[in-house]
Amino acid sequence: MTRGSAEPGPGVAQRHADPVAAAIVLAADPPPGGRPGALVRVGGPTVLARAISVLGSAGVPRVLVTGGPAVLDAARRLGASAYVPGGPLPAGRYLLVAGDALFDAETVRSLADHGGDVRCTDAALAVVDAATATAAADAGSFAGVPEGPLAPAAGFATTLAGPGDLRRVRRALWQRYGPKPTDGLVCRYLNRPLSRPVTLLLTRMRIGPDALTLASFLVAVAGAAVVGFGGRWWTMLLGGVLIQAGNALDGVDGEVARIGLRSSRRGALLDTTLDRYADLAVLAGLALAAGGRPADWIWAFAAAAASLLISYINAVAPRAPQRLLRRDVRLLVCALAAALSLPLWGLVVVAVLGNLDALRVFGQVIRRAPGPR
Ligand SMILES: Nc1ccn([C@@H]2O[C@H](COP(=O)(O)OP(=O)(O)O[C@@H]3[C@@H](O)[C@H](O)[C@@H](O)[C@H](O)[C@@H]3O)[C@@H](O)[C@H]2O)c(=O)n1
Ligand SMILES: O=P([O-])([O-])O[C@@H]1[C@@H](O)[C@H](O)[C@@H](O)[C@H](O)[C@@H]1O
Repeated sequence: MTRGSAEPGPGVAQRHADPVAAAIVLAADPPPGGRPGALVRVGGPTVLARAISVLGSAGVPRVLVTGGPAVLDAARRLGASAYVPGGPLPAGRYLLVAGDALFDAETVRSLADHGGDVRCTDAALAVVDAATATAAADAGSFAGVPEGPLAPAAGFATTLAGPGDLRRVRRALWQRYGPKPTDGLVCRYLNRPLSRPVTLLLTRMRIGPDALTLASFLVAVAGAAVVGFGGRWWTMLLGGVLIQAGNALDGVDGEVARIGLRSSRRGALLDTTLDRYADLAVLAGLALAAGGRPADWIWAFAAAAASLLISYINAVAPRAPQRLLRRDVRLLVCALAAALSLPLWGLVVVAVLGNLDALRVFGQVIRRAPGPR
């Protein structure tokens, strides 16, 4: 069973408890001729790499791994340590992790915060005492771990049930890491459904998120050029389709980055910077398609000001009130205006509604900002 949400789920009651001393990943030896579940790649990293990365981000101080030579070699390369059989482990609480379990930090923290022993109902994860942990680590198996008390995963947790289960797990990972809680309506109900199949395909390849950021930028700019220089009704339609494709594809880089645990500050900066240039290119394309007269460029300038200011608000006041003309909406408006051969209307809508929206939000942000003492 899989549970997963971008927000903490019902989870176990958060109680103050002694932190876990370490996590022990019980990575079974591979089946004959097979590969241990821990070394199967899902969405980029191996299951073991995911576990070690998530455990670290959840604040688990140390990760021990049991398993065959290949697993232990991989674990050492990932910064974990091989469990030395024979114990006993020092007194304390330990998080046991099955080698084929996938989970998020929310689930780890929730289990660790649960007072006493607890076992997750959605994947083989359990917080146990030192004696139980020693026995399980020596056996390299979850078999002897008590069945209860039980608690659902507070966030995301599932188990990879063999190579045939990869498709389901990839989809579960997209569900957990693809959409962002801050997604706007167009993004959530139009763009994410469009980017999902592309992301699910790309996570099976070794394409980095930065390359995908550049690709979505180029698609949007290509759409702007076709709109601006095409001059025919069908080039306007094609350009509009490319602009919306670039809009939707702009979510693929982030989805691939989050699913592959490859999000980076550099990528975020590249993404937001190229978005600004793509936005300006699209507006320039519409101005050219409208005739390139002074009035067209004035509308384009006003639309560009709104576009940049709305994004700027997100940068300087991320907790500002919800902005209506966010990029997903603006690019959809531009795409529709191009496809319908109404380029000037696209500029007017973005300029008028965008500047009103920017002034509305800026007004609220400034009113809430502390003044001089
Ligand atoms: N090379 C990269 C690229 C991105 N990241 C990380 O991902 C986020 C960006 O997340 P995402 O790509 O999911 O969404 P984004 O903020 O780009 O918003 C787009 C809108 O621009 C677009 O209009 C809309 O249609 C689309 O659906 C999205 O909402 C980035 O901040 C990084 O944390 C990375 O690490 N490396
Ligand atoms: O929706 P919006 O705020 O105008 O523009 C957004 C930026 O604020 C954000 O930094 C970036 O990651 C998004 O891709 C999008 O470009």
